[in-house]
Amino acid sequence: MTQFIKGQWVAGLGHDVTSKNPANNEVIWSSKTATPEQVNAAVDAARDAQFDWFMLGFDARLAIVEAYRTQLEEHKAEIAEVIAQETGKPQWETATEASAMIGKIGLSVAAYNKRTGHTENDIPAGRAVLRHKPHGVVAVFGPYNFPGHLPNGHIVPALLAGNTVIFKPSELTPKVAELMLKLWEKAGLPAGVINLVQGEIETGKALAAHPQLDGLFFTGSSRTGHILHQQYAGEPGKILALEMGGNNPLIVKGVENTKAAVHDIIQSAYISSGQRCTCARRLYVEKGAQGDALLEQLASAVKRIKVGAWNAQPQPFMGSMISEVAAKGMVEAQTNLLNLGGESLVELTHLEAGTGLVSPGLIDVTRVSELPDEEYFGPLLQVIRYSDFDEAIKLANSTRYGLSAGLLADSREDYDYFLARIRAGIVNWNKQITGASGAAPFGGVGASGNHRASAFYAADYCSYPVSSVEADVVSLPANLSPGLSL
Ligand SMILES: NC(=O)C1=CN([C@@H]2O[C@H](COP(=O)(O)OP(=O)(O)OC[C@H]3O[C@@H](n4cnc5c(N)ncnc54)[C@H](O)[C@@H]3O)[C@@H](O)[C@H]2O)C=CC1
Ligand SMILES: O=C(O)CCC(=O)N[C@@H](CCC(=O)O)C(=O)O
Repeated sequence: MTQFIKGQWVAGLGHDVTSKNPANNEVIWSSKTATPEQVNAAVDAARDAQFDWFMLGFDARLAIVEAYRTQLEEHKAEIAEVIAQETGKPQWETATEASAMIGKIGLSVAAYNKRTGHTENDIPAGRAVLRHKPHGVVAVFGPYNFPGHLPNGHIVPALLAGNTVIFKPSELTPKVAELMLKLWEKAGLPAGVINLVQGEIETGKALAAHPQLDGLFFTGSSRTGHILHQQYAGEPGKILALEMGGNNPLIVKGVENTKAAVHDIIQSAYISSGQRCTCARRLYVEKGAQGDALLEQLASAVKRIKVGAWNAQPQPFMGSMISEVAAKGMVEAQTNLLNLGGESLVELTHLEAGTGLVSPGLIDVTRVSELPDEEYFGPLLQVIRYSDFDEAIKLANSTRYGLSAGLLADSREDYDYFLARIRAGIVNWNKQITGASGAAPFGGVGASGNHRASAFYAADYCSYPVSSVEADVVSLPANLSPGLSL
């Protein structure tokens, strides 16, 4: 029983699917997908539950969301373990994902109150009131790289605002989704308030196309996000929030502490085996001896990064990629860049057939004249040597994406110059460009998003404002308008 519809666990009626531990290919979950009819049933259930959920009021909704937080706390170790098993990420890292899921509750409540909520102001003979109402029934689409934290980042604010949800997780991480729903069930969420439909693209398509949705909150690839954007063209009444990928630049300029710079570069490019939308993909290093020395230090550190299974002891820095297919895709991306004129500094290799284990790669693509503006979603960092800062910024901006960007430089002046010119939603200085805070908005421009930033600003797309001018009784104004007599 792997679909959760109207408060009941039911079997999928579609075709067989499995989820595998990508570090050893062991099947850890199997089921059948939800059919389009089951997707319809899930949307109907969400619609039936929505008004009552909204009318419960914020405090009652919050009590259930708080009960979910308690469940997350009590099952934190299990959540971290299931995420690690299903994604291949090491346990030290999935423990931080489980903590982020817990932290999301408090942050979402703060955001609800700050960004939406309820305000009143006195006006002559009455008051102006601002309230927010939920959109209604919304679909949440999740990616595989943060299968708990990122869907949670849409679901929690959506529920707090009074929406009901149909959750379609990544087909690569169904077991994490199932565990999340079991915890919501234990928290006492009324039937129909969240529904889970598991499956592949067909399930996603059936859900996204459902006419009864009031909104769709998506975190995933730019390719799928663009398809959804086209699909929602001509539907101004529906809210579409797209959190997509990036081809993120990191520039190094005039850094004294090169060891610290190497650390920030590694944390930016290789954490989660490069499977974060915020990961640095392109590294800009000044031409000359200083740049050569930095690259030498970086290459040496990259070669020493430990890669291993999610539960290996001692823990590796990088776990497995999500699948063997993803690992092979990275080898292919590297071959493509080499064929275009790239020069390998550290070769990315597929470590073990049948698994997603790859070693990190570093490639100098300075001589590639037509560098593909692609997000290679894995641990392969492209190096580009530059002559002056303006050139570096111009190259950094030459992407259709605009999610994250960073500068490692000891001069504040350089940072101000960079900040004014770089085009991205997350811009960091002397800090890694991954690991964004949930207390800040999170989103990108260009092909990275549609100006519906998530994290702290998720509250914004979970409700719409209702402005009212109100008085307790009907009364005549002190002065009638000219030309009126009653
Ligand atoms: N900006 C952000 O906040 C983040 C963006 N990402 C991006 O997500 C990507 C990795 O995640 P994936 O799971 O591979 O993304 P994906 O786009 O392949 O899948 C995301 C979801 O969409 C569904 N889907 C795929 N095609 C569909 C279609 N035609 N119609 C309806 N649904 C469809 C999938 O089944 C899945 O549930 C990377 O590109 C990464 O940069 C990941 C995390 C955060
Ligand atoms: O949503 C939040 O609370 C903050 C955003 C966040 O956690 N970003 C992470 C993951 C992004 C990704 O999936 O690739 C990050 O910046 O590393």
